[in-house]
Amino acid sequence: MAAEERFDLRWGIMATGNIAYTFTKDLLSDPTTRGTTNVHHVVAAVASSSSAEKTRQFLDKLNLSCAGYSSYEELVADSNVDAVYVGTPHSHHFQHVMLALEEGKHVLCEKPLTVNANQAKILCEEARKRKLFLMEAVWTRYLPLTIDIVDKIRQGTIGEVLRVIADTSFGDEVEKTWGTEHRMLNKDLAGGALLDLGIYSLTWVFQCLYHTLPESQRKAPSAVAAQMTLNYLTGADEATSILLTFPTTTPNNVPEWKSQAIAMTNLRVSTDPDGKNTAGPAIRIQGTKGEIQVEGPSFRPERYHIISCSDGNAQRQPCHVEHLIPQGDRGMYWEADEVARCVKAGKLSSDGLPWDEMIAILEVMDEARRQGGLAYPESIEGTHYSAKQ
Ligand SMILES: NC(=O)C1=CN([C@@H]2O[C@H](COP(=O)(O)OP(=O)(O)OC[C@H]3O[C@@H](n4cnc5c(N)ncnc54)[C@H](OP(=O)(O)O)[C@@H]3O)[C@@H](O)[C@H]2O)C=CC1
Ligand SMILES: O=C1OC[C@@H](O)[C@H](O)[C@H]1O
Repeated sequence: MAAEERFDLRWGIMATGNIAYTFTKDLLSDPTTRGTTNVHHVVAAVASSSSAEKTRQFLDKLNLSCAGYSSYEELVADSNVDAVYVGTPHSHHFQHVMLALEEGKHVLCEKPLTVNANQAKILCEEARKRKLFLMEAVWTRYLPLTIDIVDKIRQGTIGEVLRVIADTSFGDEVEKTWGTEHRMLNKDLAGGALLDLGIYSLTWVFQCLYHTLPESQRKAPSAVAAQMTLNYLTGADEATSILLTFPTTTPNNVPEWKSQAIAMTNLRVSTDPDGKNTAGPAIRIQGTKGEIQVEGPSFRPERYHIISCSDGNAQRQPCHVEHLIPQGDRGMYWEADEVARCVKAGKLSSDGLPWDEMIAILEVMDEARRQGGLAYPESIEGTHYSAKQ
């Protein structure tokens, strides 16, 4: 059989901040070292909106000699760019993704895709209309370990999943670590623990109770109850807990069961205070035949255990996934590989995170913010696109 032809995706990097650097560094890693042979990544251009000097420093740090711009407009106009990676603050995702789509570029945008579900719906519609690929960069979904867990749930390894508990909490001295200006708690950048970290807890909840079902059976939660603690200085949430109920379709059509979930995030207490997982798993996926326990951090887990229960006996088995993330890499190339494969195949969305699921998660976050009293400025929440922002 002839080998599949390699596809090169040419990336434009929008922003030169912390995660744009990490993502680009991962892009430059040789795909064959992780067993990826059918796609390859080319960094074609980088742009900073603030200065040409920042772009130059970014390129120098990564030893890159591609095009460098001092505006996002120039980046999206570059005909050598196929796909744009958006690494700007939450507040600007709607505007920046639209800018790229309008110029005919495929887009991978950092999480959350937008501040609210309405903005996301508009972007998806735009991508659909223009036949462009669009994906929220929830990289966790594309890690081999995550895919392995989702497969195990689908195979029924722990039976019917009836409860998921997921935590993504940092345990920081908030005033010192984040202050009031950093994007983590700055309302003008749509900061807050929920949009920044809670999205990972919700990702696990949805992966287990929604994504694992056949498409026709996926249903949004029937109940959402949330509590938020708003930071006394900025008003963004520093802690959020959400209880969710999902309708569950049982295999034998017995009257409908319900699954419950708790998604948590907290900046002042930690999922893993000693960094050794002594406090227990970040994620517990509890089924009728056993439980999967995932060690944190939830966004980049490296180990999990399966506890199988039968006839009153429980067995704990550690699970190891080959690959995983070579030393020094972050592991963001798995999501980049997915983008390249999808673009190659002419797909508009990734099966790993279909648009309807992404929107359902954003709707839960909208509802949690409504209940918790967290609204961002209208200029950020709005759906008016202005090319100049
Ligand atoms: N997947 C993951 O693991 C992570 C994801 N993230 C996500 O990435 C995004 C960016 O986070 P991060 O890189 O940490 O943030 P940074 O503040 O480090 O970088 C953001 C960059 O966005 C650009 N930018 C454009 N407009 C603005 C503006 N008005 N204010 C500030 N910056 C602006 C700037 O780049 P320039 O001046 O070059 O234009 C800036 O450097 C967020 O969506 C966050 O949730 C963050 C951390 C980890
Ligand atoms: O997305 C994220 O994942 C990793 C965290 O360190 C970071 O703060 C967050 O934005």
